[in-house]
Amino acid sequence: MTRSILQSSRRWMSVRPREIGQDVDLKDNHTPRKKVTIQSLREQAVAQTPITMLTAYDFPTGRACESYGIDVTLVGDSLAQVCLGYDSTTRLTMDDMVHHSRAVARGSTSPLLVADMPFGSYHTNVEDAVGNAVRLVREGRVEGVKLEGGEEIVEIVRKLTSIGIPVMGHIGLLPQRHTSMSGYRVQGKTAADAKGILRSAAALQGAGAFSIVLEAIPHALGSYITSKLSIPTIGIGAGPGTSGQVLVWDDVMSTWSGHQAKFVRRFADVRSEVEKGVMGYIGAVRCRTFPDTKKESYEMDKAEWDLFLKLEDDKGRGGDEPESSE
Ligand SMILES: Nc1nc(=O)c2c([nH]1)NC[C@@H]1CN(c3ccc(C(=O)N[C@@H](CCC(=O)O)C(=O)O)cc3)CN21
Ligand SMILES: CC(C)C(=O)C(=O)O
Repeated sequence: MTRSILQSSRRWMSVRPREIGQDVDLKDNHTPRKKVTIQSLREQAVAQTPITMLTAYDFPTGRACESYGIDVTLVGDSLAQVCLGYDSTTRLTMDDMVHHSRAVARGSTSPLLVADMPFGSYHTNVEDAVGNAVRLVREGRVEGVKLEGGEEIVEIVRKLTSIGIPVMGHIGLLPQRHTSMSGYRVQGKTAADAKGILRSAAALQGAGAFSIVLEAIPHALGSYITSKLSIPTIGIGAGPGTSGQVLVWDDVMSTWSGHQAKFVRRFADVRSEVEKGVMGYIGAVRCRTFPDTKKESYEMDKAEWDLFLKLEDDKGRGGDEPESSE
């Protein structure tokens, strides 16, 4: 395929035909989507059509990524903070991740579905990493896994990719190591650190990673690493020169009320809509404008109602049906 064909067909360019029986929600009124694959992502990167990745944590958010054309849906371990109320992603368990991945998977067909391997689930040894990644694929129904780290996890990445589990790398700022890194800080700001991150990127690509997330690094370094790799890079706080971008759902929707990183842009204000909904409901119940008798309540035939009242009346005058014995 030539570059110009890839560019003109934009995101509808996956080479894989639409699968028979693919779940298409006609009500959404969108063009049926082709399955996003590792190959189509690579073609997208070559054509310089930006890859869109967004996190999802449950069925409705997974469904929205599906419906509106997200390329890669990530069940990120930010799940821990934005969805489950833990104070760090290091609290997340395999069971938490499997449970939420399954829910997202029920609403997801076309986007490539990737889950984060939770902190501790791939560090003990290669066997544990394989077992946990297999669990995410088999029980969590995801198509690939994302692992934080550089050269120190290359052996694990090589093993997972060799047995057919697609791996997405994640370098730069590593939220699972926020304590040892003394907080959530921009990485690769010195020449030596930048070299280390580039080395990690090359090592991960060499080990078979199909893509790498670059988090919170200078934009020049994001562009440079992208130009040196043959696999797509996905940036979050890595500037506009990566092959694609990823953000956390709750940052995009303004439903996250905690700290906001510099790289976040809020694209919708769902929080104010939620406030409107909850406050409106409370107000209407309290002043009895909800529910409306005609529009939001049920009718009974007049004859049946009269009969009911007559039966009640008969009972009151000593009929044979006793009241409850209590
Ligand atoms: N809501 C949310 N969004 C995220 O992007 C996110 C999570 N949660 N939870 C897991 C990790 C944590 N992440 C974070 C958290 C904080 C910064 C942050 O505040 N960084 C500073 C850098 C300051 C500097 O070193 O100069 C910033 O101000 O952007 C970055 C990434 C990314 N992930
Ligand atoms: C921020 C993205 C890349 C992530 O890893 C997460 O959501 O946990």
